[in-house]
Amino acid sequence: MSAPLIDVSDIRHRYGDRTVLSLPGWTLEKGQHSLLLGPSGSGKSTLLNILTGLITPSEGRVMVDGVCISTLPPARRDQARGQLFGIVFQNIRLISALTVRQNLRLARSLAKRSADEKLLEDLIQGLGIAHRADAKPRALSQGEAQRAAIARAAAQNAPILIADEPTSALDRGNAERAIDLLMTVADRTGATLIVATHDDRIRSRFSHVLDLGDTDMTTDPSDDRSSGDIS
Ligand SMILES: Nc1ncnc2c1ncn2[C@@H]1O[C@H](COP(=O)(O)OP(=O)(O)OP(=O)(O)O)[C@@H](O)[C@H]1O
Repeated sequence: MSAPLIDVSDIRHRYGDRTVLSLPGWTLEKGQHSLLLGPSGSGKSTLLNILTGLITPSEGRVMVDGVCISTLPPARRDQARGQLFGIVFQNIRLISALTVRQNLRLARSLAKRSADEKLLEDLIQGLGIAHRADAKPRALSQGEAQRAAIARAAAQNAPILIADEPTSALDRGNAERAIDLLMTVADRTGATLIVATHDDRIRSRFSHVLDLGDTDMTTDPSDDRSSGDIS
């Protein structure tokens, strides 16, 4: 059997003497979809930042596609992040001076992928934003901007697609649609999908859930209670 795409072992993260994340183990296979669930402050962003190499865990190891990202030199780490992860940010972050299509092209080129107008067109069509492809972000509705952000992350063709709180501002119907889109796009590119959220409404959509809310954090770093309920 091949190694998991993501392999987290025994990580803890502390800010000062306060442990905010303690996770004995978490693995994700290629193409698997996972929900990272937990209330505000439970450590979701901390875990995503560790996964993507933006912060180094106080203890433990994270392997992504066979690479221990936190031990790479900074320039290699940035490059690995761009190639391994497509990220849909909560606050969308499209570049306002560029059209939707230009945003997708730029994301692809920053991820060092060769130009692929056909893939971009497929994503634009598939996400229902063809009529807005040449519009600037400020002219988009919230829903269109969100779909453009999903298209941009998918345009990178990264093996891992991360969405940070993609549904928190949406009603139930639109939340379901956003999850459908993310799953469809991830399946189309063969990507592993990680959705981080406090939105319990979408729990049933995922067979693999890492619940950071079942955690009782400790300020004692020597305490080795495990946390993170994987169902
Ligand atoms: N740079 C930092 N310095 C000190 N404490 C921090 C720092 N970043 C986060 N924390 C604390 O760590 C805990 C986990 O924060 P984190 O942002 O990972 O949670 P979260 O689950 O993503 O929350 P939210 O859903 O509100 O974004 C929180 O108590 C937070 O206040």
